[in-house]
Amino acid sequence: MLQAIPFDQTAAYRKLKTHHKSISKKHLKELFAEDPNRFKKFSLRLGDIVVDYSKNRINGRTLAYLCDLARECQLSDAIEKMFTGDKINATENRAVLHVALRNRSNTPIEVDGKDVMPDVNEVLEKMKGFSEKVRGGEWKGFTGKKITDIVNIGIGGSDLGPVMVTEALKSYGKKGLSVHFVSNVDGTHIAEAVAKLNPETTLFMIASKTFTTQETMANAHSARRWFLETAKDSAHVAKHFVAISTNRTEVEKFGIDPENMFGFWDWVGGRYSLWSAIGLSISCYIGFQNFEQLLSGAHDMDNHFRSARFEKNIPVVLALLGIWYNNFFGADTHVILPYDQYLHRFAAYFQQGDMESNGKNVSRNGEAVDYQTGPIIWGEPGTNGQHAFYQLIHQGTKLIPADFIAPALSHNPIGEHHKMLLSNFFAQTEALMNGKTLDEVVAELSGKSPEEIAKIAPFKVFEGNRPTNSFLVKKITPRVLGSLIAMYEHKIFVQGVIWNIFSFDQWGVELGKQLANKIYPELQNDWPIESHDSSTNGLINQYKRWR
Ligand SMILES: O=P(O)(O)OC[C@H]1O[C@H](O)[C@@H](O)[C@@H](O)[C@@H]1O
Repeated sequence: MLQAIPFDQTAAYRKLKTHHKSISKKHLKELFAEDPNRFKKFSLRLGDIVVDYSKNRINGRTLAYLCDLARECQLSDAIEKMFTGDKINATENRAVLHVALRNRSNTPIEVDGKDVMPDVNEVLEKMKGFSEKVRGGEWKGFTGKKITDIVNIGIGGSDLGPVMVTEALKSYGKKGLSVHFVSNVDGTHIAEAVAKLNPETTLFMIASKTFTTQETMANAHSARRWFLETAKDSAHVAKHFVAISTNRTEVEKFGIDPENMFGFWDWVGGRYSLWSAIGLSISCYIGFQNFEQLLSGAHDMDNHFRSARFEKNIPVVLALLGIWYNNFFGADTHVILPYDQYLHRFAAYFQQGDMESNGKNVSRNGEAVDYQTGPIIWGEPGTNGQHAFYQLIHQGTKLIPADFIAPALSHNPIGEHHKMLLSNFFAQTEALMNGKTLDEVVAELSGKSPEEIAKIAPFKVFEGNRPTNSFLVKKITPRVLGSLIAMYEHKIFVQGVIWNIFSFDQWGVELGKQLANKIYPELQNDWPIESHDSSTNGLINQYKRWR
């Protein structure tokens, strides 16, 4: 179990409180004017990723105090514990080893005295063989045709990672092979997904760590029914259904041949599982070599995270900046803004990654925390967001720290598009920082009468001073993407350590599941219900009258 350090009782926290009083009065423009080396001082680089965090409301002292805070919270020790298989997911008594899944150096990592790497490598080999067969057309459907469509059925961590990555790396996708994702228990999702598919050439991947998740099992059964309407003989299921799970017994019960099961282990958290067999749809779509590149990119970030000193450690610095806004400036949310259409599910992916990990109000000691923990994560690709919600970021009353992500090179260099996109990327962080003063507004309005100027000017003033991080990458390659994902994963980990919460369980998901399981049988007949509160009864009874 990780050591419990009351984060808000550390010496560094007290120093930061005092320091915040003075620096929060400063405008970012002043900070830049004071220090011409700000970019050099406050930017980091790893491979093809440049992280510019200079447009944050910090100076050298802030960073030093924040790093002290990390030290006081024994972050180094926590990092080592994760990398060496300590059971840091204490409420489930599990190790947390997504880093082992991409441990390309293959150095042994032990859980309960057993090196996990041989098992990891064995599953990777199996994924490789399978991906090659599917891509090469060797894996045939029941009428001897090659696979043209893969449908991944899973939800949460068994869906969001593969969706996000296959979208992000679409330009690496195999022509003639499409991937589809079904997650929602709403029948519309599976109905729409299979509507245009041919059962003879469709392969279903049933992805579920537990293989008991209601949504996934319902969709899997419907998929099998749909398939058997054409195939008739259940012996054909073996050619069209594979399972990705830790639960062999349930996989067999469903009727999937264990030969067609890709395993993983309880030390892989759902929202950290795209690196495991859960990434099978990714590997089939972009090819195993590219999947390995994704793993390598993550491994690059893992090595950096484990070895770089805090001041130069990208995930650590990002985590500390998040804490700075969350706990000292009172920011409730954090927005992720990729200037890359392929990354359109990136923010959605980290909604689960971050909010399911750090949405906790009980400390590792079992006591209620009296400080803020995980932020609300949201975001959409630029420039769409600019024409939707940026107004509030620029001129609203809330402070919203923002991450801007953009590639220097586009996969689709059409005309002037990419230069236009990037000019928006560069302009927005500058505008958020500088804002627009009343003097500037008045100068812009020259020619108008003083009355007109006085009337309109207040609305055109931008305070600025809005903090941003910029991530400029060379190109969204599998390797770069792997590093970016791992970067956010470790940021979340660091924040959990400092907030002294358990980042790798998700008990909060359970209540809704339990209640839904209680109500489900009540919907089986038309009798009015009286067993709930008046609101829930009223809604259920109206539903029964209407259906
Ligand atoms: O892979 P499974 O077991 O189907 O779980 C799917 C999801 O279920 C719950 O919502 C949570 O536990 C998530 O973390 C998980 O990703």
